[in-house]
Amino acid sequence: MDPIHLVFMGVAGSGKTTAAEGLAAKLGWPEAEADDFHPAANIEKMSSGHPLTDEDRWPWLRKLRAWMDKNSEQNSSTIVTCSALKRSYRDLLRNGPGRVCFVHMQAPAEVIEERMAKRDHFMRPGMLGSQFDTLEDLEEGEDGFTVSALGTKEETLQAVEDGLSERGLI
Ligand SMILES: Nc1ncnc2c1ncn2[C@@H]1O[C@H](COP(=O)(O)OP(=O)(O)O)[C@@H](O)[C@H]1O
Ligand SMILES: O=C(O)[C@H](O)[C@@H](O)[C@H](O)[C@H](O)COP(=O)(O)O
Repeated sequence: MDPIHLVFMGVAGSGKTTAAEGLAAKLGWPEAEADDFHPAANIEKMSSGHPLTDEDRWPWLRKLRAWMDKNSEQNSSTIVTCSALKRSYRDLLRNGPGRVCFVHMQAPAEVIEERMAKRDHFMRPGMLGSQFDTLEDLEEGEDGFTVSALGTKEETLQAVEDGLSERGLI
């Protein structure tokens, strides 16, 4: 079987990392956190409250896709955490060997804002507006599905697993 790359997408604070880590612990697939692929300049920009532009994002996304390619070459499936807010960003991540399935983590802005306020992260709640403005939901024909991250972490992980097993991916 072709390797599968499961990409947890969604706005900052939507629960991507939490669900991805939970799933990686169960499946044992290598995991990449897109935050770790940013150059220092991007982190500084976001930390100072400025959203990234497409120009900031392209090299970052290409680097992440290169990591997926390397794993595909070794026939290794992966779990990736990346906001992948626009269709064009997802098209870039999809463009390579292996199946790429997106899991869109969704919750209302108020819930995410509250969760973000409690965590220590360079993306402060003030960035959420621009994240939602940029977000383009999964479109018809894109490989992927949406999961509500409104429940507990356990319920959310279960919903992810159900979605993946319905699609024969795990
Ligand atoms: N289902 C959930 N219920 C409650 N809190 C959650 C849930 N999922 C994530 N969180 C919390 O919300 C915050 C953001 O989650 P995180 O996984 O870091 O999101 P992202 O990777 O999308 O930025 C973290 O503090 C995390 O512990
Ligand atoms: O998990 C998160 O909190 C987000 O992913 C956050 O780290 C940020 O959104 C991206 O790293 C930057 O890229 P975008 O501005 O495209 O989300």
